[in-house]
Amino acid sequence: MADYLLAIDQGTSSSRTVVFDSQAQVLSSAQKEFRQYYPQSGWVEHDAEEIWQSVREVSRDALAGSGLEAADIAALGITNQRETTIVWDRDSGKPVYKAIVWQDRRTAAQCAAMRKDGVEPMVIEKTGLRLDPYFSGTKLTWILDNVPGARQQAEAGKLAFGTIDCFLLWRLTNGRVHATDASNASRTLLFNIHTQQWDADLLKLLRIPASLLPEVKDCAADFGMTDAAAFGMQVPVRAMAGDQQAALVGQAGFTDGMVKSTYGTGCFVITNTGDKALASQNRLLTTVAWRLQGKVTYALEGSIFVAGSAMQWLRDELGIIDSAADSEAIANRCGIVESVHVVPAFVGLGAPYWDADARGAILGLSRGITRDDIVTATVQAVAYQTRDLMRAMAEDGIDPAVIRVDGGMAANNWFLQFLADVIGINVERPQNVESTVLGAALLAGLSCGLYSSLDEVAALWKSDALFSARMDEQQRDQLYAGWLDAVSRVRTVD
Ligand SMILES: Nc1ncnc2c1ncn2[C@@H]1O[C@H](COP(=O)(O)OP(=O)(O)O)[C@@H](O)[C@H]1O
Ligand SMILES: O=P(O)(O)OC[C@H](O)CO
Repeated sequence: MADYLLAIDQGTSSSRTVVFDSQAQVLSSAQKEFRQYYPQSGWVEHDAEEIWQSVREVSRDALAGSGLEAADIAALGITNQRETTIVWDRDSGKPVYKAIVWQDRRTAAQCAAMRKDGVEPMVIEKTGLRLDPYFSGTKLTWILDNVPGARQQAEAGKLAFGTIDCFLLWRLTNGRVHATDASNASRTLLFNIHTQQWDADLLKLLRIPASLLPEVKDCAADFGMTDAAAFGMQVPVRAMAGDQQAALVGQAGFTDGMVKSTYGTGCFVITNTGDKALASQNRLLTTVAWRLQGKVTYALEGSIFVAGSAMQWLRDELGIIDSAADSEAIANRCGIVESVHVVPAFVGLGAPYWDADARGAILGLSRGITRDDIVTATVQAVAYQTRDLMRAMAEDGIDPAVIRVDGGMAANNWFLQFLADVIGINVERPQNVESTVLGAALLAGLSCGLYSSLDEVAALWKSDALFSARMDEQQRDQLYAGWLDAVSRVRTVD
């Protein structure tokens, strides 16, 4: 019997595919980075064709590495960087423009103008999101308004819109299925999280023809078979979820109040709020954690745009470390840095500030400041930003005893200890820090009947290390006050 699971994680920096056995153990995996395009300040694009090629390549490599045949795969799950927007031609399958990445700020002025018009409360109420360039809606409007002929073609029903999950599914099924799932739909600014429908008022506000939109399914559902010629293998697609929601599944965050924080390109703290769509008083997002058998579980989310990518900046742009992992040894020998603060607002600030025009800064430089101080201060900034989110969550009544962490940067022990100290909450890392791709596999396993319940899935979660909060409160508050002062210097709005 086929009882292996294949999961694709199409992330911001890389695509990876992993083959799991039914005990959630990794049999093989393959990963490939792809190019980031920065055509203007604050703009970030991907080439959807490069993404598709990378997904095909890593999927083939992962399957070959496992020694299995496609027939051994019970189900495929897809998880993805969210919000990133693609519009393609329904006949040729070709994108009409590059993928506009979630980090892209090009629609900041449009969002500001709409806020001025007073429509934001309606948008927040329906979507749980904010009027920020982060989400897909204004990116889609931008493509329709700026790509020659796109709006007319869209109105004639010739184009399709999708986030990365949806575009991949289209390609995997050779254009047979145009569908997304409720967790990805909930990040578009077009989807009403209460009615679970595309919302006519939002489509009108953003001038988006409904014919562009995909069908919205549960996260564990039948998404069709992959096309052997297009993908190189024929397997059933049985799950789709946004990467941060998939990470909550991978972390077995199935109970109301459980919190996970993922440190990949960005950092995303998500709290399970059960069947309540909790409205934040502190500019956090209300979002769909997952929809299973038609039942929605909601989450409260804090999103930070730059986390692990700050390590890449140290490596690639400043050239002061050789690899992201070097940051750990450097911070270890340097120790906590108090005088310098790095504010990595390269693409503005996300929650709870929502300041699209803010840009980064290094503050507190004196002649004695070294490379090690800058590297350590950059690592520390990711922890301070998490405290910003945890503070906002606490004011919304979320008060966890422990948060579960994952993602590439969760490999860094120094960071995790500093994180626990600065947020004053214990931090726990699972054995498999790739919770995102694991979550996609587990959803696929649930969907195809390999697992019969969330309890069965939760039993597969295993702890690796617990980092206890041990810094005294005075030092913690003093360090954080320095961070707040640094952030206040780059903010452009209150
Ligand atoms: N040991 C480490 N210390 C700090 N950051 C790290 C470490 N290892 C990886 N990273 C960072 O983690 C990120 C990759 O994590 P990943 O979860 O694969 O991201 P994504 O899913 O966004 O592509 C990179 O930005 C990298 O800089
Ligand atoms: O690529 P990641 O893992 O940083 O995740 C990106 C998020 O989904 C953006 O909302």
